[in-house]
Amino acid sequence: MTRDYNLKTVLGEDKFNAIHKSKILLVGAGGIGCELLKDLVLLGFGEIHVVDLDTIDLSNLNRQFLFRHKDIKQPKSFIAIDAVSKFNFHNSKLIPYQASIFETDKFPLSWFNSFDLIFNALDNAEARSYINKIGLFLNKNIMETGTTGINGYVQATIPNLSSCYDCLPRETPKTFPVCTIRSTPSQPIHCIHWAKNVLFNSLFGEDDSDEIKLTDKNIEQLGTDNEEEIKTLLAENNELIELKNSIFDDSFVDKIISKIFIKDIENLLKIDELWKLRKSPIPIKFDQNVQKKLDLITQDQLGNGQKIWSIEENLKVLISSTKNLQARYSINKEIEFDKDDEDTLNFVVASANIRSYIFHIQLKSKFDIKSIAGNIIPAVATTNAFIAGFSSLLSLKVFQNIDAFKDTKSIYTSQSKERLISSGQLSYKNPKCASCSITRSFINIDNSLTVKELIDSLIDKYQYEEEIAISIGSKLLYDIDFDDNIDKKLIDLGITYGVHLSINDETDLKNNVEFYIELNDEGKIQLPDLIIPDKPKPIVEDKKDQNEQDDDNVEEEEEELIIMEEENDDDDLVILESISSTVEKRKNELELIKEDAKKPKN
Ligand SMILES: Nc1ncnc2c1ncn2[C@@H]1O[C@H](COP(=O)(O)OP(=O)(O)OP(=O)(O)O)[C@@H](O)[C@H]1O
Ligand SMILES: [Zn+2]
Repeated sequence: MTRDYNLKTVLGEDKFNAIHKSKILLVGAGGIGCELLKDLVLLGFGEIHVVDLDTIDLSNLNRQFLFRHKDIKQPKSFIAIDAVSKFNFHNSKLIPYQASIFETDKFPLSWFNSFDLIFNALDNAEARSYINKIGLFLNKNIMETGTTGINGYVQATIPNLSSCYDCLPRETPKTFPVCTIRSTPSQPIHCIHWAKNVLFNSLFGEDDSDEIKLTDKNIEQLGTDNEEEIKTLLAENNELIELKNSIFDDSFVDKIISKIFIKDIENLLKIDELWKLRKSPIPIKFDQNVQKKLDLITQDQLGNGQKIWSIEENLKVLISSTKNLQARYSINKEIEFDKDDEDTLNFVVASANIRSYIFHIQLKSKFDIKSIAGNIIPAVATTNAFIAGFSSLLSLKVFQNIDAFKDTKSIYTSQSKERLISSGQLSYKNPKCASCSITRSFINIDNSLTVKELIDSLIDKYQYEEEIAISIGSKLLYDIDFDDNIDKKLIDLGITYGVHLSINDETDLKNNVEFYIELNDEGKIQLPDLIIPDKPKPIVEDKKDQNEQDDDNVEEEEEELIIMEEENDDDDLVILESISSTVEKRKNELELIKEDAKKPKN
């Protein structure tokens, strides 16, 4: 029996051969990428290109199973390919690149176009969104994946049909009202945030960060209208800036303690209003007796990071880490917080805990504060393995399938009590999505030509009225009221290979278009034959009717989902669970899209 026998039996001879002849791209060779590469090689994809910009770190080894200790500092993509070569039973051609996927000279549009399918195994929204747009420019399917701890997802994007990576708004990092952070913390996270973003940055970091630039011009950011509190916070902030001026003094750390943990707290206590319903803070004591206790604390006593330090132990660590940071500051000037930099971490842990102590908040271990301050959710190898497995299996349904939208599912893993894995039909694209609601194509231009020559060609080719605007991202290059650049060369405005150039019809008749710029040096502007659809008209309907109608749609979708799940009982992908949370998720997605659709248009 050959090695191909089982695969041929499962996939069928035709699909097996098609896969064997195909060429695919894997972006990212980290946690998900290592698992996925192993799966893709075992499935026998013909040619697999792997791009990763990074080298291997010690901290990768616990889950990026293709790497060994000897590989530290080596490029991930090369080592990953080396490792899977040992079980490359179907003789896939394996090609590694150590580069960022944004590098347009290495990865031009034509290069992306040569792949049958793209797999994302990335860890950041920017790169995912970039690949998403490439898929939309080229009408190429993308298998998108992501994990955080035990939560993970696989979602295929079928361009211009299913929802794309940018269709749903992404979660923004959690923020806290400035007054909670600065005067009335009530949770450990408030004190950790303060220690890292306010105190550490004011004393050692970049002093133009928004969080420490409190002036009477931006007091509305404080989130309080208590005049006394505002006055106190502004004074406190100015003193903090002054404190930094004594960074080279021997008494610097004493000044920190007496200002931050005593005087500032005494000032806050004077604002009665704040403490009517809250337990008032208690400034720490820092005298000879305390100092004597600190002298007795040994390094061993501080433990390995799991121990919750006493107030004296926190003070001891604050003093020693401040002294180290002072010495480093004299050489480096700015110091950035880094969870793996012991001095910066110790300073933040100790000052956060001392503040917690003052405000009667639970103290935390160094290990816990490191996770919170470094925004770390530990990666779970099993989630990566699950998600990579599903991505490779689902790709078989997406690959060369014109009904991929209908035949494919999204898969989620979560910590739900009922079930760990759930699935749902792909959702339709969001008609308001800034990435997939517009028309996309590519143009080939000589960028030594002028803006005027480009505008004239566009108007002529696509029958625009005179009023069009061109921009790159949020940077406007030209519109009828802003023609300063009209005679400038395109190259001088940053129009180079790979730039995404937006064309907006200011008369609002034609849909917006985004062009991927390709270059020639023959003085030509080559515009594709493109029928630019009309801009969708805003639907003005009775609000109540619209809401009722939308609710009906959600119910219909739920019913449809239930039917699909039942019909798929004998599917080759068996999902062991009920469907309530998927429906909930889909319902949330639809709610978000509905909310967005209700927003007034420009
Ligand atoms: N623009 C990019 N081009 C190429 N590869 C990228 C790009 N952005 C991120 N990556 C790669 O995607 C991979 C994502 O893997 P993963 O989420 O496991 O991150 P990691 O950096 O390996 O781990 P951790 O962040 O937990 O230390 C990384 O190897 C990273 O180098
Ligand atoms: Zn979209």
